[in-house]
Amino acid sequence: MALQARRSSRLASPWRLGRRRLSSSRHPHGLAWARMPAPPEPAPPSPAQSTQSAQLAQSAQITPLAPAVRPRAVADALSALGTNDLDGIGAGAPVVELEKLDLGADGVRGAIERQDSAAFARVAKELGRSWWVALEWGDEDMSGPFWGGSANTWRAICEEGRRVWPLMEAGKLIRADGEEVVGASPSGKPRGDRFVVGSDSRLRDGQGRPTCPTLQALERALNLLGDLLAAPLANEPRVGFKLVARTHSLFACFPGEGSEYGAHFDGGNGDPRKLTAILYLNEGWQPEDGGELLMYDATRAEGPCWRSVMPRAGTLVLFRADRVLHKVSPSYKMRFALTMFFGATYGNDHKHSKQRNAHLEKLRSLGY
Ligand SMILES: O=C(O)CCC(=O)C(=O)O
Ligand SMILES: [Fe+2]
Repeated sequence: MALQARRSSRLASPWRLGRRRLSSSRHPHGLAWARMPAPPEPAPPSPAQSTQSAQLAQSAQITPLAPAVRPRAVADALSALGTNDLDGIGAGAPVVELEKLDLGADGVRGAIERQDSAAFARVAKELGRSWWVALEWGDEDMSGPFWGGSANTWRAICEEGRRVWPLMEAGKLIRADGEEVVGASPSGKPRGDRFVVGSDSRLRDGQGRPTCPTLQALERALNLLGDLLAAPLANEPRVGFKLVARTHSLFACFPGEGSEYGAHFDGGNGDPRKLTAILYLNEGWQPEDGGELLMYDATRAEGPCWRSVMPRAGTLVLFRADRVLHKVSPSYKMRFALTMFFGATYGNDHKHSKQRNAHLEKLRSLGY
């Protein structure tokens, strides 16, 4: 089933990205949404599982929700934050490095190859608990027939990145007032990344063969990651949404010289993105190179903080696109990443809107 943008009321959010285009299933960056294969039927709940989780697993099969169900309160809370406030949120809050969830020596890549449902259930659980998770990719040799990539994945992908840099374009946002902003964050702060979409025909030769084989192999890996996460996410009581669509990959680069991206949400308020996956590709990245992903955590017991992730080769981060306010700190070296966005339908929108409202209330109580 194709992802449908929900047609809902008069939302005036700074993060709404061109509802008109989304409803015709186009992403404002020009990304097409691709249908995902139906995930395997979720395993029947064991007797030990609660009735609630059984209900969720069942309701996650029923899609899409009627537009009328969309919680107005969430939209109102988001709108109230205002465009210019976003980069003021969390000023002075400490930065706390996000620890990785250990999936074992062969990492995410091994879990994909083994179709390790227990590993993906752990990832889904972590996403239910804290809305983000960082993982280690594992072995970088992807030269075998399964992936058709390179032996030195990180070196090869950055070489491909430097080669296709001239094809990369500045990111666009369509603001709530309808204005298209190129190379700017929602607050107006400069947005320094450029990207090319993995499916771009300019990344193929005259015979249709990919000219960036490492990029293609990693895009395939992210596709599979989404397929394998769909059922565990639908079954995880604190997530309960079902991935139904994905974008092509965005091969993105911050060229250095202090390029950054201000605070924003990837999804929500008419933008159907629910989950963001970013694989970082940079070998030997050092703290002084900057370019950290910073995710705002308003719910930490000791007080709000920014959870940080360094864009080191083989670090994969997943986060809830419509809930996690995030930004990229100024980057002083060329910084490559491969990003994929997933759309989903909720089986239990009402419950989650309450959680999300609590998060936003916290932001507002901090004066934003
Ligand atoms: O590259 C990153 O760390 C994040 C980029 C980002 O936030 C985005 O593309 O929406
Ligand atoms: Fe983002």
